[in-house]
Amino acid sequence: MSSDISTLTITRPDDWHLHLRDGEMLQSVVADSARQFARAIVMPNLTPPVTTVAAAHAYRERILQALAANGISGDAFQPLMTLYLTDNTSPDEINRAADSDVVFGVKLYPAGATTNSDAGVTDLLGHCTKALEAMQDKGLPLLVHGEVTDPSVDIFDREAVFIDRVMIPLRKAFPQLKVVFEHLTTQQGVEYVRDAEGPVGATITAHHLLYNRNALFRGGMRPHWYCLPVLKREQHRLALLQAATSQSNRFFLGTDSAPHARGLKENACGCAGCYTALHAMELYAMAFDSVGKLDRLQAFASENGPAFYGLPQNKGTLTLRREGFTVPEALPAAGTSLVPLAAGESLPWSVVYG
Ligand SMILES: NC(=O)N[C@@H](CC(=O)O)C(=O)O
Ligand SMILES: [Zn+2]
Ligand SMILES: [Zn+2]
Repeated sequence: MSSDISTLTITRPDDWHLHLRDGEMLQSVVADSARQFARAIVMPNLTPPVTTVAAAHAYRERILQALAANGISGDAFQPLMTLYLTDNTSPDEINRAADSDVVFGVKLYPAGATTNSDAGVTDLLGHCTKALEAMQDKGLPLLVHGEVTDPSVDIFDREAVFIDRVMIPLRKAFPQLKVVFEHLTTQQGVEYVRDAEGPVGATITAHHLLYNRNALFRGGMRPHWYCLPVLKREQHRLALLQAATSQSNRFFLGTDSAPHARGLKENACGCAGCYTALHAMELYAMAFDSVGKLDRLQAFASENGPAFYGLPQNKGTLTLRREGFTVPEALPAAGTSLVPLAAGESLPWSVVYG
């Protein structure tokens, strides 16, 4: 179904869900995002997590330093910082965040749901109502890792169950709270976001648009396809692809690029997270082209996110060309290596770098 267009130029895109890490890994990965995106919402799940505006400021400075060390100016790539919500986040901290010009969202990690989430929230409506009220008042979005952590719930159902147990009660209590359902992975999630009343949006990763759960087991166990929320059945991939390429402005680009050193992925208990910052737009173009919807990429990648966050669109452009891009087998990173998603494969589109 793919079209015969051979080049595509869109407004410069943004990544509304990104893990940049810290220290040496930050130095190694930040240029990949800056090459393709003008801005990114930077996730706060460091160790220790970024729970205060002061910590967000300091982390932002380290990102700007890492950009400079990679020869990238502060104007070329803007990190949009987030706070990590805990049971103890005060409304004062939320107000400081909303009044700052560096924090653009507050991230909810249900305690234990994913990488570095041990300090996360144990009971959202029990412990966080004052903070949520302040966020609603100030228009500061809540960014949600939408999975329950109840070990009795099947891992493939944790997003759908989260909608009933957490999302619906949350939005009933705070109907004007801006909420981003991060890295959406299911048909139930798509239907919820599409139909909900009030200010709700969702990010979708390239890997959830391109792959279903078979990718985890193709010819053996493939740790580099393991992320959370885990890849789902084909029916869910198709629902996500339909949503991303639809006329709805509620769905926008968030890579969830999540670097883990090779040895932590290829491990008896491998970490969750796929590295896609290197070739994010190549992957998204491939997904949109697979259903003949390249004309919808601009809205998804460059318009819907800024509109949701109340930010202007970027001024520059990004051009993709129908020319094979071979994904490297590994990248040097943090004194070790990093294996990008789809390593060694050839993708049909490449970003043209000026
Ligand atoms: N997506 C992942 O599988 N991992 C992310 C955490 C997250 O976004 O849940 C990470 O920080 O490694
Ligand atoms: Zn997450
Ligand atoms: Zn993430």
